[in-house]
Amino acid sequence: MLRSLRNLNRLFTIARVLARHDALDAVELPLAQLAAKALRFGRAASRQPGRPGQRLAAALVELGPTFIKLGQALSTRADLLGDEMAADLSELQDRLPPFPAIEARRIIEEDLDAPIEDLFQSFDDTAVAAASIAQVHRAVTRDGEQVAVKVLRPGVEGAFKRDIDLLRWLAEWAELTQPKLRRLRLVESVDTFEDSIHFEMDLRFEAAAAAEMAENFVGDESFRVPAIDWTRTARRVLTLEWVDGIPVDETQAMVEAGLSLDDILKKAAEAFFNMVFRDGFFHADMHPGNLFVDRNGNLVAVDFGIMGRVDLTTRRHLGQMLIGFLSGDYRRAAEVHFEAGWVPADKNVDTFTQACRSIAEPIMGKPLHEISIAKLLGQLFKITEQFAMQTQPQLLMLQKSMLVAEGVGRTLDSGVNMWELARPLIENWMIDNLGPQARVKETVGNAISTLERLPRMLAETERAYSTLMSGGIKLHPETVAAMRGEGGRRRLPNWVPWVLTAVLAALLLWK
Ligand SMILES: Nc1ncnc2c1ncn2[C@@H]1O[C@H](COP(=O)(O)OP(=O)(O)OP(=O)(O)O)[C@@H](O)[C@H]1O
Repeated sequence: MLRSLRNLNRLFTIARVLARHDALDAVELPLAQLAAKALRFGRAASRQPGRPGQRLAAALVELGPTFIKLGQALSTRADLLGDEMAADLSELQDRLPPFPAIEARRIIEEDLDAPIEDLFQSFDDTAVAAASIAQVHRAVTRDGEQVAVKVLRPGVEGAFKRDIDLLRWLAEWAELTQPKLRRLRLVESVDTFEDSIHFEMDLRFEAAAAAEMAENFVGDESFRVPAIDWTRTARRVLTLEWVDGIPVDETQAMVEAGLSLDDILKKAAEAFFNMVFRDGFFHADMHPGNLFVDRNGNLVAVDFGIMGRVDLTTRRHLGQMLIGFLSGDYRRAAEVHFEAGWVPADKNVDTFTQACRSIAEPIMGKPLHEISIAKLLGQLFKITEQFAMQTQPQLLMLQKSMLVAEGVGRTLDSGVNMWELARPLIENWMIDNLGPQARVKETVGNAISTLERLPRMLAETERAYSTLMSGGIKLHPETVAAMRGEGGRRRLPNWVPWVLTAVLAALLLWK
């Protein structure tokens, strides 16, 4: 009850802010439309300038950190919001006025348990940058090292907890009252969103991500991660080596420094595809403000708050799918979706092949430098929705990161195709990971791990058997309906009930 009242109160504030920015219309939910009308009632209809997405972005900034992050997360969902709104939200700048340096100093002293003078020789009170979750100060340590000190925004954790509770409450309510929204798995999406922000709120996680990425690139001079100062790092404070570089979009400055843009571009493409395919661990926020070029023309990345992971199986599927698209083998590109289980098996592979061709031909038919793999993936995710493809948050994140990486590539050379640059890398990776040798290695590995798991599997069978014997298993009504082929769920093949019955009978007789 208290929760409902608190959330209703916050909802009212949110509705007012959205209405002030004329952004309620952008939220395509019946309740929002109703609120829009109610709040406009009695006021002269005054229209704010800009597109609905731009007005929504302005409202989200006013609503604070959680909503800025929510807007950024939603910007990957063109499948839900449409291209224009998603593009407008992706412009959402994560910039806020800095909080006072005295607060930053207090947090540092509390978390590192030492007076600031003992930690740093000098500490610049003017923040280098301030965003919704943290701000960065420049400092020099007692040992004379130039460092960047990232400090969590005061009060951000409490505000986040309150807003997440509201979002979950809304998601539960929407799923309960709007069955057609269930496919979107709103509550689960709120959980995923909470997890990702949760990581961002503990700067030790960011430090760990930076260290992991540094390890992945050991021995590769072309891409570097600043060193972490773990002694000056805690939950709300992250200290890392200061990067003296040129932001990657300042092409004029790079040329003046005698650096080759072609070289930098090649390094950027290689680094990105190595992250995705070789390591399955990628920087998901590599905008030009977070990517520098040092005096030797090597790349240095900062900000490891948002990272993406793709497991080996997904990477293999992704690679096969891309090769399918790039070689015009749409049947293969379509089949991969079924093999990966992204599209349910009861969908028609021919129709899906046709759908793949319909989105790929207009993109792949363009001049090489205009081909965008990120756009292709974006279109693909939109179309797969019609084939009941389950949303894959990691793939959406990857698609957005690819879009940013391609943007960086085009800033360096408007005539480039990042894919062509990285293609040899991906093809080699595919040969290493999908060739006959890799298959043998994998099969042997699987066999060994099955053997290792055998005792546990037997124990589980035993447990399942005794549960059955004590009458402990009851089928959920939805499962029964699905087995009967009701409710639009996937129909199980006819032989399944017979096999199940036979197995049960065998177990009973065996006893
Ligand atoms: N080690 C560093 N050396 C030099 N500049 C840095 C360093 N770390 C961060 N910065 C600067 O501070 C800015 C903000 O840092 P960071 O991106 O880590 O914070 P953030 O709060 O996640 O911001 P955003 O989400 O907008 O990227 C960076 O874009 C960069 O310009």
